[in-house]
Amino acid sequence: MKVTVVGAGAVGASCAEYIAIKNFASEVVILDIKEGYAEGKAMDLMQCASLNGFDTKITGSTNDYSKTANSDICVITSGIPRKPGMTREELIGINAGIVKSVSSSLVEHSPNTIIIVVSNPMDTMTYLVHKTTGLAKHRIIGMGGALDSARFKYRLAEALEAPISDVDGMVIGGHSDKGMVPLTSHATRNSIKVSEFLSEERLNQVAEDTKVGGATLTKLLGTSAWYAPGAAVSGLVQAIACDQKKIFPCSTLLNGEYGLSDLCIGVPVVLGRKGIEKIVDIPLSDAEKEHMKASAEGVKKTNDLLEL
Ligand SMILES: NC(=O)c1ccc[n+]([C@@H]2O[C@H](COP(=O)([O-])OP(=O)(O)OC[C@H]3O[C@@H](n4cnc5c(N)ncnc54)[C@H](O)[C@@H]3O)[C@@H](O)[C@H]2O)c1
Ligand SMILES: O=C(O)C[C@H](O)C(=O)O
Repeated sequence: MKVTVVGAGAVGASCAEYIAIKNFASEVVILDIKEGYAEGKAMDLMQCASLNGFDTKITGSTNDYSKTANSDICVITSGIPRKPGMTREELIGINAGIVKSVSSSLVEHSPNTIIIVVSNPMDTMTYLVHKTTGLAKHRIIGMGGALDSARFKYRLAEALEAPISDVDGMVIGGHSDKGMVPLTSHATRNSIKVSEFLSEERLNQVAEDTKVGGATLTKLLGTSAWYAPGAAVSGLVQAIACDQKKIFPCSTLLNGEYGLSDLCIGVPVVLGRKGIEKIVDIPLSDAEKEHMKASAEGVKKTNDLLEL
């Protein structure tokens, strides 16, 4: 199993580290445009191998895509992150050009790959990868919902004063401050609906804190987060590599599902060796349906800014 990670920055390096530590991939190639940077990160990570007990071979490349040839999975993290006070959508001007050229170079060398898009604004970048590469739709996956759901569970556990392992919940919709749809009606504590434990007001607060999870961290860190994003990407990569058939909310091209078409947005999907093996339709409350519709309108507005 060969995995390429484009972008050796905060998220790319964290994701490569988690993939290596989980020890399911034979090879990880990290590629960056900055001279020597990916090689340096790869060497530093390889020097963790004996300490952390993994055998994954990690190599770095300065923009040489021949080293990525025949990758089973490619992760795109290249692009600029936001600064405090910015929205993810404001990154489109720079990141669209980067994602476009990176995705075509990847597919040129790995025509049968599965691509996981991380660069922001993620839903629009995932749509752009469809338009650029023409890969089958089940091979292009946007990562946002897995991270947002982890943040939702963190906030739920905090409100419930419960261990995170006791809590389950999912966030669908666009990966943006306003577009996320935390499914509070489906969230549970050990199979009991969380509404049994929390007032509507407290649940609304959990949802609002979840939606601004990325912005909260960006304000604290001065740039956007990387540990949980890296862990979330490694979870998707592992589900594909190990054919786990796990359900994650991922951004995928919709064709009528959830009443939406011609956009990529987060919905629950089954991930296995073929990539997105099924889009799972779940019943939404009227309020959640309304939020999903508004979220889709927001994503489409950002897609309209693309020069296709
Ligand atoms: N989808 C998500 O949930 C999620 C989570 C976190 C971050 N992000 C996004 O991921 C992106 C990366 O964030 P980061 O914190 O790692 O940023 P970073 O600045 O630490 O790293 C980005 C790296 O991309 C490289 N790069 C730029 N152009 C390139 C090109 N053409 N080819 C190869 N490499 C190139 C840079 O040299 C840099 O090393 C941002 O757009 C950020 O908003 C998304
Ligand atoms: O918040 C950001 O800009 C980065 C990422 O999308 C996140 O949610 O951490």
